[in-house]
Amino acid sequence: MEIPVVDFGAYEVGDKDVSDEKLEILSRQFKTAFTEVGLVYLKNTGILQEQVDGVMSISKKFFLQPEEMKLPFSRKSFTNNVNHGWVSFQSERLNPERPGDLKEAFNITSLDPDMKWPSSDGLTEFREIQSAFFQRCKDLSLRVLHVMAHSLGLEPEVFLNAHRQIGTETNDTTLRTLYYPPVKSDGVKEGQLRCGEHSDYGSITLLFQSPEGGLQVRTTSGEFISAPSIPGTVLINIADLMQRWTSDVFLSAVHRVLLPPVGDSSTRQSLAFFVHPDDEALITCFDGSDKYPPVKSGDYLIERFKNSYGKD
Ligand SMILES: O=C(O)CCC(=O)C(=O)O
Ligand SMILES: [Fe+2]
Repeated sequence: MEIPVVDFGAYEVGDKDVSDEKLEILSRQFKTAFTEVGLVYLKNTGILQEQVDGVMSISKKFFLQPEEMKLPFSRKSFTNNVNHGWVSFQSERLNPERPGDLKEAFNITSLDPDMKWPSSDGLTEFREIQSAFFQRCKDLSLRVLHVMAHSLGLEPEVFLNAHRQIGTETNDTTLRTLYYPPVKSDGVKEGQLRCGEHSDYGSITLLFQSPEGGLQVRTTSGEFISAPSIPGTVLINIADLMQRWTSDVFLSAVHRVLLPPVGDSSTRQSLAFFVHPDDEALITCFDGSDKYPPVKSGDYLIERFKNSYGKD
């Protein structure tokens, strides 16, 4: 099984709309990808590789600072937003059965102008670069959600209506920039990975990876296949709330990031845009089956965070 690559040029980020004919083609391609494997690589999205490189470059400057420069931005220190901010090395376990993930991250959940942003030497553009990238990802996500609704024979607005508040305090959509430092094999605990097995929590995730590799995805037959970085593309995956919403028609695949080969001291970076419905959106199985009870998006997310960060 392979993850398909789909050309999204007909509906790329920018101001043009998609023709009925192209929407039909994209819908068929999405349906196959999301029902069979749960992921698709999109090329020609309108998000350029140089924009991705720019976000990774300024993010790396943040991560390479001494710890005391990062601590003031810690996740949980922003009173108006529980998820925003810096997640320190090994403090998250995406698979709670394994030791902490060998990564650090910065979550951008709030674009509120009053938020405190990193702005020391070399980081004066941090806020502007991250915020602009957030907006591009938001634009692409809404286009993807439109095609997804069409591919299920639903009204185009069905998913969009539940994603009206992305980028505000009443929606948890997050741009997460991740940094995986070099791995020293004598410092690795048994079973520890760069990122443990998990599926994402929200509706869809957009993922951009640096070239080093390591990401694997579990297929329906239970084997892990690699999901390498393909320059110029974005990898889209279905997340758990969308699987639930579609009564398991679209699949939310388990994935992980392996350690690099022994002796390979390279770093790795990725950018994940976790799309969530608005906190108050009630997610009910689209086919009326009630296979899963209706749940509010915000409540569902709070439950899921308890498992990956401990019960704090
Ligand atoms: O770094 C990656 O490629 C994947 C990260 C990931 O799956 C996540 O943060 O949910
Ligand atoms: Fe993930």
